[in-house]
Amino acid sequence: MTDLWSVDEHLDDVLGAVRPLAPIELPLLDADGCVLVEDVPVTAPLPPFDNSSMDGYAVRVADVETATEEYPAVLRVIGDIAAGSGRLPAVGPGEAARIMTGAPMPPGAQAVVPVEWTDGGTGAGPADAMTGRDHGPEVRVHRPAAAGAHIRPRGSDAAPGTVALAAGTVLGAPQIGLLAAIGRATVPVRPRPRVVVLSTGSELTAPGRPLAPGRIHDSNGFMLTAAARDAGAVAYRASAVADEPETLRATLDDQLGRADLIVTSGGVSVGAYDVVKEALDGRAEFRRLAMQPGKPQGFGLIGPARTPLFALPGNPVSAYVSFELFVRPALRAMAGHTADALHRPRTTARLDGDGPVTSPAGRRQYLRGSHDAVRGTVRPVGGAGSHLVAALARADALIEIPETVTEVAPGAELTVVLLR
Ligand SMILES: Nc1nc2c(c(=O)[nH]1)N[C@H]1C(S)=C(S)[C@@H](COP(=O)(O)OP(=O)(O)OC[C@H]3O[C@@H](n4cnc5c(N)ncnc54)[C@H](O)[C@@H]3O)O[C@H]1N2
Ligand code: MOO
Repeated sequence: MTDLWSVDEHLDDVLGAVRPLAPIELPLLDADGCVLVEDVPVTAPLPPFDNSSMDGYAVRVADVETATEEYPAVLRVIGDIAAGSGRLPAVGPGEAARIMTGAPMPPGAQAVVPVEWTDGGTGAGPADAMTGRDHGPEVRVHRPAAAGAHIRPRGSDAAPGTVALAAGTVLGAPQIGLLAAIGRATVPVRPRPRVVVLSTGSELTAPGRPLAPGRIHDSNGFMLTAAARDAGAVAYRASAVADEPETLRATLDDQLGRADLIVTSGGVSVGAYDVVKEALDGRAEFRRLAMQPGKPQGFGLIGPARTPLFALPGNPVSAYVSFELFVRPALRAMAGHTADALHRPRTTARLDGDGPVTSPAGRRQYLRGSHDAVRGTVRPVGGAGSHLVAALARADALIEIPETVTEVAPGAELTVVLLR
């Protein structure tokens, strides 16, 4: 019996072998979820001009200094300034300009009084909205306004010469909004890795097709493609390949050109038809890990571009757990995420359940679990069998049982990998 590799050794080897993808300039929406590779400077002030934060009237402070509802300041309305206005009337003493939220401040004005602090030009009591386009000739202002009141100064959000977003930032909706606001149409980022997922096994039939005797549906292909997308990749599922090394070799060579990373499942154990092992003999290394599920693993850098290839075990739970522990961090490293952001979050939780759980000596076990964040507990879902896809679908966590532990009693603290 050959020595087993530890989970950590395998992960170190995998992460030591993959490299971040070369950066490319992408349009903003294509860069969503990607990691920025350069600082993005602010080149023009944001907002670009002083503008109003309220619908109301642009006024001179001295004109409204003593204004009350009983003794309003009566100002001559000289015009209307909508957001986007290019021509601005100058506001002189005793004058006001109607102004809308986001509209540029006109010369001469020092503050904005919201329409609710005026009669809105109606001559009646306090207004609750601006009237239509036909404004009255004058407005009664009921309250004073300090200089700068309800004005958003030019450059107050982002000033030229500062950094809008630093290299290493992961772009999400607010960051993309900022980039658009400062006028950037494209940004240099690491692209999403392109992943091809390939199932192997002569027993596999695509979902939607009836099953002939002895056959099963290809669930790994769909599950792993979804997992790769969840990890931030652009992933495609190739049609399942039968247990013929030549066909698999040809399919892999064909897919290499369109993939930054390849994931296969099945055919890595000790069976007579372990096709991946046979097809990749000498091109990938096959190991047995001190882990359950996920004992047999293959990994290599193949083809002219030395494309990372993960040959995962065929049992569905083994394939999924292996993906989460090894492929997901590799994909995130390729996408430029930092070491602290490669893995699923982990926490500790107390084991909940009717009795103890057992684990084989010398193997790190990952049981499927249901995590209760409020109570700080985790409960096993289904058994340890690596074919149990229904239980996997009900789980939201992996319960990690260390290599040295063979039995865990309810109430014991364990590490939990959070899957959602
Ligand atoms: N004599 C031994 N037998 C096995 C060992 C061992 O050490 N000695 N290891 C077991 C472990 S652990 C695992 S894990 C599996 C790994 O086997 P393979 O990677 O070679 O996978 P297959 O034999 O092709 O399939 C295993 C199992 O999974 C089902 N499968 C495969 N692909 C898919 C798919 N795309 N969708 C759904 N289900 C799939 C397949 O039908 C088998 O039931 O080997 C153990 N055996
Ligand atoms: O290690 Mo296998 O991956 O348990 O089922």
